[in-house]
Amino acid sequence: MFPSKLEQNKLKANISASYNKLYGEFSSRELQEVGNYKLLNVVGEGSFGKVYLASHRLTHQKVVLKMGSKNDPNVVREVFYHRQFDYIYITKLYEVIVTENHVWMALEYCPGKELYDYLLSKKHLPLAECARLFSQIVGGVYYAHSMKCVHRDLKLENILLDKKGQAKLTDFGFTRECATKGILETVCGTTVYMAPELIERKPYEGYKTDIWSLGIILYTLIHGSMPFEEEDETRTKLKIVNDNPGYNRDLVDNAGEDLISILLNKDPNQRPSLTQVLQHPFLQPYGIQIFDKTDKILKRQSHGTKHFHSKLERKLLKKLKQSGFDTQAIKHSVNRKRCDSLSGLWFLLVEKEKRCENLRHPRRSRSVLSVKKVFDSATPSRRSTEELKKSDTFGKATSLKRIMSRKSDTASIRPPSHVAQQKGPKKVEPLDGVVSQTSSGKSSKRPNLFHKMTSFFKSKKHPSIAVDERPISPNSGLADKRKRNAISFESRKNSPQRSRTPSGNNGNAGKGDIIPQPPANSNEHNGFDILRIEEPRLKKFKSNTSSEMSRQNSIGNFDSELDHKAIALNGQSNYDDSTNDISKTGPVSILSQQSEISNDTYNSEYSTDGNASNSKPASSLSSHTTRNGNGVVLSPNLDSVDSSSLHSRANVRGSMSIMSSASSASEKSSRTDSFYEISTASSPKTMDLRAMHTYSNVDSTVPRTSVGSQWLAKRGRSPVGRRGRLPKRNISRKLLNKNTSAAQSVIQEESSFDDEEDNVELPVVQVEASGLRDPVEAKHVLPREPSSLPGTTNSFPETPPIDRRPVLFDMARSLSGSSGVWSNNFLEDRHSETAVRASDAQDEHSILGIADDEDNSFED
Ligand SMILES: Nc1ncnc2c1ncn2[C@@H]1O[C@H](COP(=O)(O)OP(=O)(O)OP(=O)(O)O)[C@@H](O)[C@H]1O
Repeated sequence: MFPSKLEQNKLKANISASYNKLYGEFSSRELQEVGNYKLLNVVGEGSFGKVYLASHRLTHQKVVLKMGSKNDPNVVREVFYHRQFDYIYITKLYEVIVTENHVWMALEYCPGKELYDYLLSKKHLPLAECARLFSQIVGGVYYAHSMKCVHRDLKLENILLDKKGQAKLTDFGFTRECATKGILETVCGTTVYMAPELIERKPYEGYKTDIWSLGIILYTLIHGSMPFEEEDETRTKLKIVNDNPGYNRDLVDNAGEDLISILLNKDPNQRPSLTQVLQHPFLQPYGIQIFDKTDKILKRQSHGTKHFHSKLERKLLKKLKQSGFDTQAIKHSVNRKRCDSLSGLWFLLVEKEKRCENLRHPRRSRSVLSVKKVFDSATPSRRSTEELKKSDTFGKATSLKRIMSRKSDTASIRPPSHVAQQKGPKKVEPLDGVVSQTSSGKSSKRPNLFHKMTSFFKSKKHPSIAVDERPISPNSGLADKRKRNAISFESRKNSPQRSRTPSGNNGNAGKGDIIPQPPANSNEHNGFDILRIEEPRLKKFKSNTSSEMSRQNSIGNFDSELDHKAIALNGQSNYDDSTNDISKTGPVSILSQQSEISNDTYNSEYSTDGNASNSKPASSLSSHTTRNGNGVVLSPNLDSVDSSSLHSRANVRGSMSIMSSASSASEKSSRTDSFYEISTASSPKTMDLRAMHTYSNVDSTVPRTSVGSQWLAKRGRSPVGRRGRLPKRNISRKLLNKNTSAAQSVIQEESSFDDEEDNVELPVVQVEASGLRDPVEAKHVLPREPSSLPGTTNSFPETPPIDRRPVLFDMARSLSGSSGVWSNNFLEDRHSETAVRASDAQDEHSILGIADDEDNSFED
């Protein structure tokens, strides 16, 4: 029967509503989904675009989606290297989605954000926490170095904190491999983290510059300020080259100072290897643990026993098979590091399974933790006694006998005696962030279980001690984010150091302070803190542009002629300086437009063909008069720090990465490399930049972002963004006939192996097993010769003399077919090594005692 008029109208309305809804979705400017991911909210902003928190539709796992331009070689570089890494202290890249214009990276979500922000909120970190976090950072770098990759932009902003508070290395946009080239020329990184040899525009060993940056990071974590940092960038550079850092003896102990000083050795050859760093007393016990675990992981990965071997993974694979999934395809994707939807699904499923497993079978350590948590909350400052009485958990889990019989976490990771012997504020309590401030402003151990219990019972007796209501002024909620970041908890009685507050009035509330109202009966031990807002000491470096690098050229070499040339050429180019808009021309045109600038400024400095250098020698640095102007960063506020000490005048600032146009011909030639393949929506050809553009052999000096510093300014993300530095990032592929490194690990060149049978498992990393030491032995032998270990190429102190004759490097390179040559030779090497290895693999596997169900991850 034909529907009535009313029904017809209803139907019409329904159809048009759903049509409009669909149309609305299509035409919506707001992205809601990318691939299998549902966008939830923005968690950050990268140089190119927003960074989203997203949820995987099938597994409901949270990831971060970072967008990049498809035309940006840096993005290709980042993906290419990042996907090779599978390590606990490096953010995991699950999947890469290529759309028409963009590349989306699905990354492990690190809710702790950047280490920079964390440090900012803490002012400076207790030594124990520094040791823990720094060991993890070094672990990440050690892993990358063992894979023959250098990061080249290590800084606080590129270290994220995951939900467990573990440090994770990220942002591999400047990374390059060093398997084919030991000595690099391209100046890249962030000025304040740059090694002197980079500042001086000397050819440099990538590993060693990373080690320097680690020294800067450690110094900054401990001091809350940077070792070499001035208002003027030129002065900063002068300091880096000429000065030694100053140490605040209230904050750093002997071991810490020793480690910083060897990391920040001006002579790159005198810097320690990462093996030595991890074994340094300051980092114990974390360093050794991480070293051992990392070596295990590297060995396992080198044998291709990385995936599908654990019990959990096998079970999961079986389930997927039963559900009709093509498990062969999944295996293929994962083993080839394709970073496509299949491998993304796999990794996220594995993570989900692991989490479920942990929930089903909590480890013993977890129960200890939960007991600890109860007692944490039993401390008066956290929960009221009434709440605790009601707490079921407390009633069930904390019989005195049981608790006292448990070994506390603290005991299990007691610092070495040398650390324990330190006096006062240098005492180390190696639990995560557990060093509290006493009323004297000094770090002190957080109370152990016994103390917590005592204070709990005390608080029952004298409930007035419970200071649940921290005296925060009513306007504290209105404090803007900057100030909130700068909130520091200070003890009631300020220490001499802490009394140097911005107001400098020794306890009187200064401008911006929240007026403290300590309870009358508070005492030193009840954990009462005064919430104080100060002018932040830490400052993010505002954008430092690559054009500035060009204009400033090498430190001490402000050649006005070059400067003018660069500016003139900038004027010629289509690049609109005033608007920072390069979108009209795109990176390719910029590249070609900028070629002369590059040649004039950087390339001649140390090009591999031996051109005369434009740069003045390093020795001129000390006598050079500095110049204001380009790259000037506003002076940080220097309140709350001791003006007499060198270090306290410096402040951490957000830092902008730079890649100079100083590429040598060899690095430039790498633009023609064609080994990138991202197997997702786009064909490899789409990603093959050579197919899209013919790059000139030059680097750009296009500014990446505008200059101008503000307190807590986020790194500049001008419209230029990454694209500004886009043309500056090049990589070199070059075959070295001899490999001086003890470790033989190299990055997998996927294109070289793509045609092989699925079941032929070539190791992703090849690590010379003989070079690896017995992990047990490691615990007893300190320090150890590093040269035989992975990641210790040319390592201190047995660094083989570096052949700096540039012409040799050129000889091995074919500009047109470099990647082919590289791949072929490399392939041969690999085949021969694989053959030898195959016979040893089984033995080594059993020697290592790698359990089948062991996974790669580990917890500290
Ligand atoms: N895995 C992650 N988990 C949580 N937040 C993240 C993650 N990755 C990035 N972010 C957030 O996004 C911001 C920008 O990311 P990121 O620095 O990697 O972008 P970028 O384009 O590389 O920027 P830049 O080139 O300036 O370093 C970070 O500051 C951080 O807050």
